[in-house]
Amino acid sequence: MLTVTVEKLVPGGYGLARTEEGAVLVKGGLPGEVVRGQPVRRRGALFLEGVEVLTPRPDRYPHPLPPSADLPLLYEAQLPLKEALVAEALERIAKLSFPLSPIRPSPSPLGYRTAAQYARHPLGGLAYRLPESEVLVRLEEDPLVAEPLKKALALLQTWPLPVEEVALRGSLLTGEVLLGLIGGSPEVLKRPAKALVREGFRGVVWAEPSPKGRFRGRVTPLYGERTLLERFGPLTATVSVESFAQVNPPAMGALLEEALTLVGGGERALELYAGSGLISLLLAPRFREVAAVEISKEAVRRGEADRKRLGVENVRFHRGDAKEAARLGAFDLVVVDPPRAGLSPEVRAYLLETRPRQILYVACDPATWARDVGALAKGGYRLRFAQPYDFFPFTHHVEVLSLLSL
Ligand SMILES: C[S@@+](CC[C@H](N)C(=O)[O-])C[C@H]1O[C@@H](n2cnc3c(N)ncnc32)[C@H](O)[C@@H]1O
Repeated sequence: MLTVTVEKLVPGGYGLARTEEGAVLVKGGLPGEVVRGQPVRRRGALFLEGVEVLTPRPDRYPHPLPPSADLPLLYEAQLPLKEALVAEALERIAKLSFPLSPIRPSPSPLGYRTAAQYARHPLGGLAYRLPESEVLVRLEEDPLVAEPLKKALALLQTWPLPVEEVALRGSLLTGEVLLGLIGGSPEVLKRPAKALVREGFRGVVWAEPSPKGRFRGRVTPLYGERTLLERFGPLTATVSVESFAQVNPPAMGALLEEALTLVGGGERALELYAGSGLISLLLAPRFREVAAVEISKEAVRRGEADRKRLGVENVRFHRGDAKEAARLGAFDLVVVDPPRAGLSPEVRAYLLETRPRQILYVACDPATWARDVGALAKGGYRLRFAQPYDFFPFTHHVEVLSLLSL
């Protein structure tokens, strides 16, 4: 057993402590806490497992939270840790010293999530799956989910559905909820789906479990609607249970409003990793043409539906891989909002070759963001603005809104 003092929070949500054998990564210990656990070497790094906190921080959050909540501190204490995570990634990885704008807190620290997934417990009801494990913990309630999901959860707890997992997507705008049933048989689930829509769900889809991820296999609508309308600050857009949409719409709305103050206008704008193209639709009045590239068919379908509903004529969706952006030529502004892996080498090369005047980079992983910002800075771009946003209170996750220009 090893006893250490956690020094700081690092990307991935680990606490970092130093020992004579080098740095050790701790899950479950917060900066300032003395913890004890079993040191294990994995993938070339030292981890502490089976962690027991010997001296808890006085500002630890005193109420129950789901296992995914790896930052269980009073809300105000979470924000400086997240800010430091972004500042340090920029210094250590991008080798840039830049004054970050102060972190924007989430409009609601609790009850903010409009999407969630749970496993079915074999003894009935719903359960959390412990991170990186198969262990299930019975779900009593989830204080992180928004009001429409709370009601849906209470209802689902009492339904003996023959599935592996359920996924929920709610709307704060309409109060409605969509349900995804993962696993089991779509034929058997048709009747319960109809009954669940009668009980108040707006629609139910079935998805085949896939090793590639949720909703990456076959998806079949069972009953009711497939999308809901949600508000993201200046825009209303469709969301579904099957493809990506931000889970904290008011926080995303604040980011979108700020993003619009950062970018100019011009002839051509491109959004890569566009989802349903929220930013493209907002940029449409400022550019002659806007191209939005997204890999998910379902997200592109929603984007097209939103474009038509909003009467936007100059946004074109391209379903495909961002790494093929070179086919679309050069743009005045390129917006990127990639998954945690950050930009692919091809996208970095594309940006450095075609040299858009402005790059708006929305990031959900500070480490890969810093890597990409460092590469763009070496290629002649300057970081002009960077602000962390808290979309995920009580977790280590942090978004960054940033602008680079030549
Ligand atoms: C963080 S989300 C951002 C979506 C959008 N900006 C929003 O806020 O709703 C990343 C998006 O990138 C898409 N994506 C992932 N890999 C991609 C790739 N190689 N090429 C294009 N899109 C990709 C995902 O399907 C997802 O919609």
